Amino acid sequence: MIDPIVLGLFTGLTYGLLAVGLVLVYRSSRFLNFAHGSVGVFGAAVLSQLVTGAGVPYWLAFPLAMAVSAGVSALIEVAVVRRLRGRPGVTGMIATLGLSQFVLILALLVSSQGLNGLTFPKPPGMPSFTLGRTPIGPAFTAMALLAPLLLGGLALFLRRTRFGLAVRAGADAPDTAQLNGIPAARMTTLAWALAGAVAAFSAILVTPTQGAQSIDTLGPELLLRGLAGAVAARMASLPIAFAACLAVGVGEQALLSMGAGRGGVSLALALFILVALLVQPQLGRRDGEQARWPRAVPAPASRAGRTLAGLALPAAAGAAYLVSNETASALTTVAGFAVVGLSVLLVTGLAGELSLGQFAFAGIGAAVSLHVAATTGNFFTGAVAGCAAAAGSAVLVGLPALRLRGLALAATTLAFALAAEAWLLRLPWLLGDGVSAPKPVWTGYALVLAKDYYLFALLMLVLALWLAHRLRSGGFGRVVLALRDNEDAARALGVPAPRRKLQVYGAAGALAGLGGVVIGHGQTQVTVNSFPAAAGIDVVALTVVGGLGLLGGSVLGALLLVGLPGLVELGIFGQAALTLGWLLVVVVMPGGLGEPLARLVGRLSGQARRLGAPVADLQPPAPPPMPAPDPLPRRRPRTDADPHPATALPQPSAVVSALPPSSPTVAVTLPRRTSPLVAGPGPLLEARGVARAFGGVQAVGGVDLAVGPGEVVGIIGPNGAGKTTLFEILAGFTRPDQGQVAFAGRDVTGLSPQRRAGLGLVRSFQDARLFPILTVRESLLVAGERHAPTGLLTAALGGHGPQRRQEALADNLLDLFGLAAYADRQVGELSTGTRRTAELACLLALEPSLLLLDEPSSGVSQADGVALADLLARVNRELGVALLVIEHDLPLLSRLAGRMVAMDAGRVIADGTPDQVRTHPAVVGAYLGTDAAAVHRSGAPV
Ligand SMILES: Nc1ncnc2c1ncn2[C@@H]1O[C@H](COP(=O)(O)OP(=O)(O)OP(=O)(O)O)[C@@H](O)[C@H]1O
Repeated sequence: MIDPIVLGLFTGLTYGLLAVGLVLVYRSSRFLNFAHGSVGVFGAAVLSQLVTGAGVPYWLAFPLAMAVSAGVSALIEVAVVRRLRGRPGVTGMIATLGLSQFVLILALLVSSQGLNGLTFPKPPGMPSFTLGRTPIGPAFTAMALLAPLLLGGLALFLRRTRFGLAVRAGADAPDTAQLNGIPAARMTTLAWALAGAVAAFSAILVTPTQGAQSIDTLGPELLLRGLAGAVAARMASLPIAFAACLAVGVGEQALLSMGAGRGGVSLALALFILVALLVQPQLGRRDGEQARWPRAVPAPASRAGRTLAGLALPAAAGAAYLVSNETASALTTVAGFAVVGLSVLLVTGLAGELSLGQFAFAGIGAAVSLHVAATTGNFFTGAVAGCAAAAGSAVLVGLPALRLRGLALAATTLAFALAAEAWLLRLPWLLGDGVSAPKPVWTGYALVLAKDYYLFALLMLVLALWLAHRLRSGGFGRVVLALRDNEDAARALGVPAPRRKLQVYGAAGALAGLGGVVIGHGQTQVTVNSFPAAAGIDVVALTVVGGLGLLGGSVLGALLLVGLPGLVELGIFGQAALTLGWLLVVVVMPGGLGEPLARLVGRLSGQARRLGAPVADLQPPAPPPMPAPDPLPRRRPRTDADPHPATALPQPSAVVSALPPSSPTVAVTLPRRTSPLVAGPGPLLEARGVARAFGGVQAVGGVDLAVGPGEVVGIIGPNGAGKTTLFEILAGFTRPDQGQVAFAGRDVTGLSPQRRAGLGLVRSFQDARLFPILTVRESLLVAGERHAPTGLLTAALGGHGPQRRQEALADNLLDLFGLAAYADRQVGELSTGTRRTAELACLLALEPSLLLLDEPSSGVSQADGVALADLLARVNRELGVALLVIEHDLPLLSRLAGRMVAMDAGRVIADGTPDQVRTHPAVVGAYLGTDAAAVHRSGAPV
C-alpha cells in the first residue's frame, strides 16, 4: 500500500503545480488556459536543448527555461488573450486549445528528438533511493525538495510583496484595482508569466519520470489531472488546489495498483470533476460574462453562401469521378468531420457552449451503427441506431450541463472525451480491439469502392446541412439564441430552458453520430484510434475557423484543417503554419474565414443582379430613424447624503422613445386577450413568510404579501432592502429558504419561472436588456412561443405552423405598440425607453394576469417615465392585469398604485395607501432618513 501512496504523492506534486498555474490564470483572466501544459512542455524542450545541445549547466538552464516559459505565457496573454477580451469566453478557450497545439509543435521543433523521458536531462546532485519497493529517482527527489520551496516562495510573493498583492487585487477586482492605481492589465500578464514558469518547473521534473512516453502524454491528459485539483478548489484557492492534486495523484496510483488501468483512471477523473463542479454550481455560471456574440452572418451573405454551396455540390460530386480512391477516402473523412462540425455549430454557434466531447459521440454513433448493421444486415437501421445512441449519450452528458456552463461544461466534456477514448469506446460491445465495418448497400449495389462511398458521404453531408439549417433558422434556433443571449429573460417569457437545451444537445449528438457513421463505415476496420479525444478539439477548431455563424463553415474548416493535411504531406513546419493560421483566424476574425468569403460572394452576386435589374429596384428601403443608443441603465446610486430618493432625477431628454410623452395613450393600442385572467380563491398572489439569506446577509427575512386580482401595488424601500430578491422569489428565479408562494390559489413555490410565466405570473427586469442580438420582431416571436411553441421535430422537418401564428402575433404587437419602425433593429441598439416598450410588448404577448415590474422607469427620461406609468395604468384598467411594481420614483408610483408596501432590511415595514406609507414613521426613518421635510419634497401623490 505504501508504494501507491508514495508514488501518488510524487505525481500529485506535479499535478498540483499545474493546478496552481491554472488557478492563477483563471483568477486573472476568467478562463481556462488549455495551453498551460504545453507552455510547460516548451520550457522542458528549451532545457533539454540548452543542456544537451548547448552544454549549459543543468541548474543554470533550469531557471532559464522557466523564464522562457514565463515569457511565452506572458506573450500569450498579451498577444492573444487580451485581444479576445469582450468576446465570448468560449472563444478564449478555443484560442488556447489552438495555442496548446502550436506551442507543442514549437516544443518539438526546439527539441527535435522529442521529449523522451529516457534521454531527458535529470537533475544532477539529487539523491536516488528506494522507499518501500519504490525506486525514487533524482527527478522525484528534486520535485519533493523544490516543489514546496517553489510553492512557499509563490505564496510569500503573492501575500507579502507589493507586486504580489497587486497581482491578487488585479485578478480579483480589476476595476477597483485600476481605480486604486494598480495597473490591472500588467498584473494579469504577470500572473500569466508566473503560471508559465510554474508549468515549466513541473514539466522539467516530470518528463524524466515518464519513461519512453512521448510528448502527447503531457497534453490534455496531464492538464486534466491539474484541472481536477483546480476545480476542487473552485478555481480560487491555490493551497486547496495543490492539496486536491496530491489526493488525485494518490487516488490515481491506488486505482492503477488495483488494475483499473488508464481507462479506469480517466473514468474516475471524469466523475471526480463532474461531482466537484456539480456541488459548486457557481463555477458553472458564466462568471458575470455578458458575452458579446456576433450576430449570425446577415441574410444576403448567407444567401450568397447557399449559392456558393449550390455550385460547390456538383463540383464535389463530380470530383468522385476524377480523383483516386485514396483521395476519395481523404475526402470522405473531410465529409465526416464536416458533419461532426455541424454538431459543434449547434452547441457552440447556436447555444454558445463549448463541448469538447462531440467526437466521442461520433465514436459511440459509429460503434453502435457498426454492430447493429452487422447484426441486422441493414446499414440504414445501423445508421439510425447509431445516431439515436449518440443523441442519447449527448443528452446524458448534457443533463449535468443544465447546471454547468462555460468553463465547467468545457472541463466536463474534455474529461468525458478522454474517458471515452481510454475506457468507454474500448468496451467490447462498442469498439473493443476493433470492429470490421459493413458497407452500405444501395439498391443492391454495395458501396465498397472508396469513390462510391465518398458520394454516399457527400449525400449524408447534404442531409446533415439541411437538418442543421432547419434547426438554426426557424423558431427552434431563435429560442436557443434567446437562451444564449439572456437566459433569465427567456425563462421569464416562458421558454422551457432545460428542455430546449437538452434538445440542442440531443440534436447535436445525433449529427455527431451521423458523422461517426460516415467515418466508421468508410473504413475497413474501426478502432478507438479512429475517434481520438484530440479530434474533439480539432472539430471545434475547424468549425470556428470556417465560421460559427455560417452553415457551410464546418465544410470550409474541414477542407482546410482535415483535407489539407490528409491530401498533402505537410511536415512539422507545415503543421505549425497551419495551426498558427487557424489560431490567427480565431483571434482576428470573429466570423471565421467563411464570413468574409460569403460577403464577397454576396457582393459579387449583388453586382451581377444589379447589372440586370431595373433602376427602381436598386433603391434601398429608407431605414427607420435611429434612436441614439444609450448605455444600459445603472441603478441610481443612493447614499445617506441623498435624502431625496423619491424625486426622480432628470433623465437625458435626448432619449428617443417609442412612447411619445405627450400622447402615450394615443400611440399604443393594447392587445386584446384571448385567454381569460386567472383567478382562484383568495388573493391572486400570496407570499407567506418567505425568507432568503445569502451567506450572512438576510436579503428577505419573512415577508408576507398579498396582491388581489386587478390590484396595483407598489413596493418601495432603500437600496438593499430586499425588493429584487423578493421579486426573484415570487417569479421563481430564487428558491426561498422558508415560506410559500401561492398564485391563483395554487402553491407555486417549487415551480420554475417558465411554469409560473405560463400560469400568468410574469416578471420584467430592472435593466430591460431583453435579447441584445435578436431584433424586436424576433424577441416578440420568442414571446409568441408561449402560445405557439416550435417543437424539435417540427423544426427539423420544416413545419411552418407555429411560425405563422407567432408572426401574426408579433406583427399585431409591433403595430399596437408603435414599434413597426424598429421591428428589424437589434434590441441591443435601442434606447432604454424603446427597449422597455419592446419588453412590455413581449410581456403582454404572454397574456399575464399579474405583472411583476422591477423599476420600470429606471433609465428612461422623466417624461417617458410618466408616459410609461400612464400606459401601465391602462394595462391594469383595460386588460385587468394586476401589477406589483418596484419603483424608486414615488410620484410616478403614486400615479399608478392604490396601495404601497415599504421594505427595509428584508422586512415589510409598512403597508397601506401611498399617503399612509409615505408618512409612516418607520418609512421616514428607514427609507427617507429622519428628515420629514424630505418626505414632502419627494412629491405628494396627486
Ligand atoms: N445573489 C446574491 N448573493 C449575495 N448577496 C445578494 C444576492 N442578491 C442580493 N444580495 C444581497 O441581498 C440584499 C438585498 O438585495 P436586493 O437586490 O434584493 O435589494 P433591493 O431592495 O432590490 O435593492 P436595489 O434597490 O438596490 O435594487 C443586499 O444586501 C444584496 O447585496
